[in-house]
Order: sequence, then C-alpha cells, then structure tokens
Amino acid sequence: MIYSSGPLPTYPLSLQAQWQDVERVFLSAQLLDWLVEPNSLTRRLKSFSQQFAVEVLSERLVDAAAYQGDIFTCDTQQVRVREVILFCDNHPMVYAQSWIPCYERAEQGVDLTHLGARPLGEVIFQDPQLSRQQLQVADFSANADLQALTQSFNLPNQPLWGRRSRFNLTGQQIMVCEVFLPGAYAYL
Ligand SMILES: C=C(O[C@@H]1C=C(C(=O)O)C=C[C@H]1O)C(=O)O
Repeated sequence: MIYSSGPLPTYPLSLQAQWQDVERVFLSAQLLDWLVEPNSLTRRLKSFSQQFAVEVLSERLVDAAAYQGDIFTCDTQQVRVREVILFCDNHPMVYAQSWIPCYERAEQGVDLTHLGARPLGEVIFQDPQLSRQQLQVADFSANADLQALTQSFNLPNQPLWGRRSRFNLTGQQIMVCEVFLPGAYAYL
C-alpha cells in the first residue's frame, strides 16, 4: 500500500515530546478512552473497521544506549526498532514505534523479530504474563518527524496525541509508542 506522497522522514522517527502521566492532562473523554486502552489497540481498531492492515515502515537495530533511558530494566546492547502504520479500511490510523531489546540468549520470550505485517499485539497479548506499565501520553503537535509523516500521507495538520507504555512479557520487556493520526477514531 503506497500512500505516501512527499519527502519521507528518516527512521526511526523522533518520539521527542513532553511525556506526562495521563492523570495530568485534560482531554476529551473520547481521546482519553483511546489513550488509556488497556487491551490490544489492534483488536479495538479491527472492531471499528472492515479491513485492517499493518504497513511496516522500518525495522532496524540501534544501540540500546540511544534508546534505553529509564525504560528497560534489562541490560541489552541493541534494540530492534519497529515502525508501522496501522490502516483501517485503507485509512492510516496509527503510527507505532516499538523497541524490542535484542537478548543474547535467543530463548528469551516470544520471537518478535519476524513479525512482518502481523500485528505485534496479536502476538504479545497471547502471553499470559503480559502486563502494561508506565503508561504516559504526549502531544506530538510540535514533533517535526510526525508532522512530516502526516504530510506524507496528505493528512490535515491537527493536534496529534500519542501514548507509550512498557510491556513486561515472559522473559522480556518491550516499549510501544502509538500516535493517533489525524482522522483516527480517537478524535471523532
Ligand atoms: C501492541 C499492539 O500492537 C499494535 C501493532 C504494532 C505492530 O504491528 O508493530 C505496534 C503497536 C500496536 O499498535 C496492540 O495491538 O495493542
């Protein structure tokens, strides 16, 4: 699905934003409800649409030092950064960036390195030990990379809100950031 019509930003996109606890922001009930969705976003988007698809924008390994910060409690040298667009009925709804630490011991948890167009949520939400922690939200309106991405899809320039959280799975941790694109159900 080629939807972009304009200069594409370089990946990974910057997630530079003022991350806040959700209790500290004043938002519409609708947007808040999507931002704090505790279950799979994939599953919820599928319930709103006839056709759901994942387009992988980029998957690359980066040095953990650039991404680890205070997110992960594990030591890892490299992080796989997966960036996708989630489409509902051919409309780009969500930009997602996931950080998947590369463990030396391959048996660490479920394999998230060969997802392709399979939604990450369809895999991780099958893990009985899954827990979501450190949910934070941010306004991406001032984020140049996300603005370039929305322009590349010819989407209107309007406030962009996103969330990030750390998932603890069996044997591993991942961080997932999701930004609701203009026209997403979260803003309707
Ligand atoms: C974590 C989930 O997986 C979704 C799918 C993703 C992917 O395929 O890379 C990334 C983030 C999510 O929007 C979910 O469904 O909640």
